[in-house]
Amino acid sequence: MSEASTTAAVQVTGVDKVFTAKRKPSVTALDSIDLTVAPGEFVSLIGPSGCGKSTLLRLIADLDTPSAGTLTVFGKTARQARIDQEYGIAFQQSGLLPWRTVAANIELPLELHGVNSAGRKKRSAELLALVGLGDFAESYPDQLSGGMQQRVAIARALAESPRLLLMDEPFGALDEMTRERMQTELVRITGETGAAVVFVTHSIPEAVFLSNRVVVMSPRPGRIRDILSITLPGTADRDEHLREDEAFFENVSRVRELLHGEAPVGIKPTAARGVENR
Ligand SMILES: Nc1ncnc2c1ncn2[C@@H]1O[C@H](COP(=O)(O)OP(=O)(O)OP(=O)(O)O)[C@@H](O)[C@H]1O
Repeated sequence: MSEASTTAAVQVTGVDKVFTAKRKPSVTALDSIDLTVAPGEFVSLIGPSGCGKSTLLRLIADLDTPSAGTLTVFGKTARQARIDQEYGIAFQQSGLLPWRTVAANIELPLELHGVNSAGRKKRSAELLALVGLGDFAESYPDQLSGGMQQRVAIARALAESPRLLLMDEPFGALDEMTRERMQTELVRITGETGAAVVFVTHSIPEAVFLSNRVVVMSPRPGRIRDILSITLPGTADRDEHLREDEAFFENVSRVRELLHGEAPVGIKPTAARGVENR
């Protein structure tokens, strides 16, 4: 393998995923997926429900294994990358432990890997400042709003300074205003940490606002229909004003056209396939 290919944050080559179960037809969730994510790059996966977005993310996270093809994270097998803590994960449900304080939740991965108490406290204080929750270290998750809980989950995912974040609709359960604020924060946080991100979403504007590239997938079997480079300022330079910018709307239209490209005339694909179209 060449040096260049081993340095990709994520390299997916010819990956298939077929689910089989007794007395049921097999499901080809992913078919011939090729995708390279560069270090520091923000890549979103978008597509209709059931096209395999979460499955692809789970394969990268080593929560499941491909039926065919190869998958590496910073040049390592997905399993080795998991063992080496190469990535942090955040899902739609924050997954915080209700009986632990905010700081103790963030410190959990560090605790599990033997970091001493002083080191853990220092790191959780840094992360709480990063996500704007410096005053909430001793609060419990149920004392926080959904957006704040999600910020804690992101802080926890960043605890061990991963070079890669894997995020599956982390803002999906939030109201629209909070969601937009969280997107702006995530752009800032990833700018500061330099982490690459693979981000699953149903929202076209969210994918455009956050990403360097948007991967548009099609269902049954799940394939990559197209990969679109977003023609906007670098992600670190994006702020609220961008949402009103003509260039932003142009990019949203480009993704929408790709996503709905194969829709039969007269049928509203958004309603049929559960893809947001805001
Ligand atoms: N453990 C499993 N066993 C059997 N089939 C599965 C399993 N996990 C996923 N699938 C099937 O694989 C396909 C892709 O599912 P996946 O959850 O990856 O889609 P998705 O694009 O993330 O969908 P959504 O947007 O609704 O979350 C679907 O047809 C789903 O039913």
